[in-house]
Amino acid sequence: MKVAKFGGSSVADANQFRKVGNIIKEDDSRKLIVVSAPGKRHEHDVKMTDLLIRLGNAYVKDEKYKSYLITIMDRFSKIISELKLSDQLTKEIEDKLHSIMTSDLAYDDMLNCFKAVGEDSSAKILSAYLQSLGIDAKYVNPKDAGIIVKNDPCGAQLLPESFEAIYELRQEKGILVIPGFFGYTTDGILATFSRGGSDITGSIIAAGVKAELYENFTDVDSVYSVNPSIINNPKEIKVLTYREMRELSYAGFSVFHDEALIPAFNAHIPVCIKNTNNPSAPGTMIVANKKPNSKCVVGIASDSGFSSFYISKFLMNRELGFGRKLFQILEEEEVSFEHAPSGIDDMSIIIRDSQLTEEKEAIIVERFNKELQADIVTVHRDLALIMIVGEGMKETIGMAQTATRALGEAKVNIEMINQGSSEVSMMFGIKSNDLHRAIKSLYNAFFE
Ligand SMILES: Nc1ncnc2c1ncn2[C@@H]1O[C@H](COP(=O)(O)OP(=O)(O)O)[C@@H](O)[C@H]1O
Ligand SMILES: N[C@@H](CC(=O)OP(=O)(O)O)C(=O)O
Repeated sequence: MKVAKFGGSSVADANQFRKVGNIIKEDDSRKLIVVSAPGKRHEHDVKMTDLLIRLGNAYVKDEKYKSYLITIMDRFSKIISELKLSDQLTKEIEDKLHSIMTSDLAYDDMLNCFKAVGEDSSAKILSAYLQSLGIDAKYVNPKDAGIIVKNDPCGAQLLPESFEAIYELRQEKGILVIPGFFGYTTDGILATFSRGGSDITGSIIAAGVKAELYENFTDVDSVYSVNPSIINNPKEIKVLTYREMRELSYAGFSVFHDEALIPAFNAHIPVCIKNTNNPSAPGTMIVANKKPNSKCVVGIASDSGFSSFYISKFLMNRELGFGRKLFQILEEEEVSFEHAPSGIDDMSIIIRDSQLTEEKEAIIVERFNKELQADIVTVHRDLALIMIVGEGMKETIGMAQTATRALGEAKVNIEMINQGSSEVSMMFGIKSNDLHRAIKSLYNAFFE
């Protein structure tokens, strides 16, 4: 039994739905299907989820929202009519949006309900389309599938008891089409995962039903060794370990959500990234172990939008409780950190920009100065992180040298290096402006 998840690009329009139908027809073992909301049809298009967020925000703030509603409904009704499905489906989606508007839900819960309409409608459309092809298929709501979550502003978290209920889906006849991206709390409140979270639903379902394979269909033939928008035609990756993929996804390989690896990894389910537009391509396999390879670097990921606090204090290393007090300040200010490389007398705390408003920054700097009695506290904005990833990197001599030489040749100043804790990656902090130059030079050094 396989679980197949189709991302936004795979359900962007009626033609993409037809390709999905063919892929499902082609293999009887594809029993559980997870879908995203319609994604971008071209570079400048807007994802359905973003349209729904705009609609939700405008509605709850009492601003003009009708134009968003029209755009959303036009898009769904075009897909539905081109697939020659009943108008009743369009009405059902519109009614759903109106029922959210007239509900007495709290602001955040209402916004989650709006966001979920994208995947919910995709699943309804796909199941109706499969039925129209004579396939025994049905829509299954995540609540009925057993996806029970804890709500969290940064994205819902699955409760482990869900797996038992999900396992029961094995008994169901025919193909089950489940919307990705959301679950329900024990109180029955709808909660969404973080952005890109339909990958998480797919992985949860695959782990729950103990699938033989979790296929993740997207719009590229494989995971590439670097983001294809930075390097033209980069090398394809055939096999990756869970650990490698998690590090790469975390650091910017948006093709697969980093949190989506955990359920599959814990349940030992292999994952295959495949292309809806070219399903015969073998794709990239993500597995627990792979044969050692002399070229141990598999990928170079990067992401911008980071800032760092630099804190220096003479004899920091001897001051009992310094780290605790520092992290307590961050916790009290509700700021989570990404990395914290440290030296004898200094420490850098890397934070995502989304966590750090200018107001927050000023408060934290003041508290670090006052409560930690720091000698120096500075803030560095516009940072980008680069993660060089590969099993066996730690045991291979010369990795750091190759990377630093490549960055040096590209005249990129290294703001921070972190190789300590992860066995499979090495991280560099640089200025965002230098990012493309740095990646090109690193790619040449490790792959050309
Ligand atoms: N290293 C990488 N390998 C492949 N694709 C990548 C990589 N890094 C970023 N991407 C981007 O990820 C996109 C696919 O992910 P996403 O847009 O989330 O797809 P979906 O619509 O299927 O959810 C690709 O089109 C590509 O631009
Ligand atoms: N539609 C949601 C969830 C998702 O996974 O989408 P996609 O498969 O297009 O990345 C989002 O845009 O965040």
